[in-house]
Amino acid sequence: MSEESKTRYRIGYALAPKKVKSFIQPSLLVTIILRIDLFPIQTTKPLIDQLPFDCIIHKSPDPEWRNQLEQLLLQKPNIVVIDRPEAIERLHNRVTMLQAVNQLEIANGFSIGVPKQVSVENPQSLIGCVASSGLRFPVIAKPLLANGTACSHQMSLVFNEEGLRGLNWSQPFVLQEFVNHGGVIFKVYVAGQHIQCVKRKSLPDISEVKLGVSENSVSFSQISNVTAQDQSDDGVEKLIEAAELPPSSFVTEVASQLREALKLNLFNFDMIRDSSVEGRHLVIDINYFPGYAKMPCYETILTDFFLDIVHNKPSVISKDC
Ligand SMILES: O=P(O)(O)O[C@@H]1[C@@H](OP(=O)(O)O)[C@H](OP(=O)(O)O)[C@H](O)[C@H](OP(=O)(O)O)[C@H]1OP(=O)(O)O
Ligand SMILES: Nc1ncnc2c1ncn2[C@@H]1O[C@H](COP(=O)(O)OP(=O)(O)O)[C@@H](O)[C@H]1O
Ligand SMILES: [Mg+2]
Ligand SMILES: [Mg+2]
Repeated sequence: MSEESKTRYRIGYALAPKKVKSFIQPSLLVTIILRIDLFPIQTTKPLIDQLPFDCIIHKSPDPEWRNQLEQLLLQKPNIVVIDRPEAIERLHNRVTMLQAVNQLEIANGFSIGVPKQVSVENPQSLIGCVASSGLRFPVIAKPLLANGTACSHQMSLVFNEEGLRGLNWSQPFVLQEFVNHGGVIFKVYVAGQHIQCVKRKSLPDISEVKLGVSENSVSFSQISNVTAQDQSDDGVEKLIEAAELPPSSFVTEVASQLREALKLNLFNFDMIRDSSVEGRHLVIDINYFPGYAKMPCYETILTDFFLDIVHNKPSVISKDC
């Protein structure tokens, strides 16, 4: 029997309880039910005993999970796991996550890159580090580790050397140049070959005047994690509405090349338009298995993606990471 003519498929998922709640919504189950059954994997029990699955999807904070998965991949190298643990691992570090962006080759008058950034292992070595690394204030201090904890989203916008001195962080972090971009970010969701770009709230632009009179630093966390409809601030809502999305051909090109370079199927990336260089866009963050339910038409997009996987469509990246 060919994979296409098989009527039902089993997909196993290993997700944190919060993720199960946000991702496996009744509206997804209704859409998926005709062809696919979704089964929770018990990360505390041997994975091998819970087979068979046509595919496994996962984002589990359980440290035992990665071991389990690697064992299974050794014993059954042909099992379809979306995505490979070593490919996901690259996104847990804010330096390695952005390395792939510099390999992308985009034509047609647009360009893609990342903001200048430097990694700081030891906060003692901070002073003078901005000037010596060629960075310019303001900068954003971001925890190096992007492992899904609340801490890993805790950031500081630093306006001057005094602000750097006040940082007092004990963990390694990166200092990334803040780039004016009109106060709106583009979040590009990728599920295999399916791509959706949405607009979200961001930090407002900082003028030279504001830089001169501002406080030394400001802390913030998950600024973009509010949809346009939820915005209580009318001005922000209007700003988001007025912002023009980048051309879809450009977004598709960046997303497809990034998917190949990262060898991942399920991720999103945050992209900003550099206000000072025509056509220049910068990727500032890449997240594994993000909050897909906030993406328009998530139910049909994810169902189509799961069907691509179980039908063994070559467009799905599943091996040779
Ligand atoms: O929970 P949500 O829906 O806000 O999704 C979070 C993402 O929001 P987004 O879809 O980009 O708006 C969020 O994206 P940002 O880092 O805020 O850009 C992360 O992907 C987050 O996962 P983690 O904490 O980094 O492991 C995601 O959290 P988890 O659901 O994976 O815990
Ligand atoms: N280099 C930058 N220039 C301007 N704004 C930025 C930059 N980096 C991050 N931001 C803003 O800070 C927010 C959080 O940073 P991000 O790297 O996406 O962290 P997180 O992983 O917590 O989402 C972004 O959504 C954007 O609004
Ligand atoms: Mg982000
Ligand atoms: Mg992130």
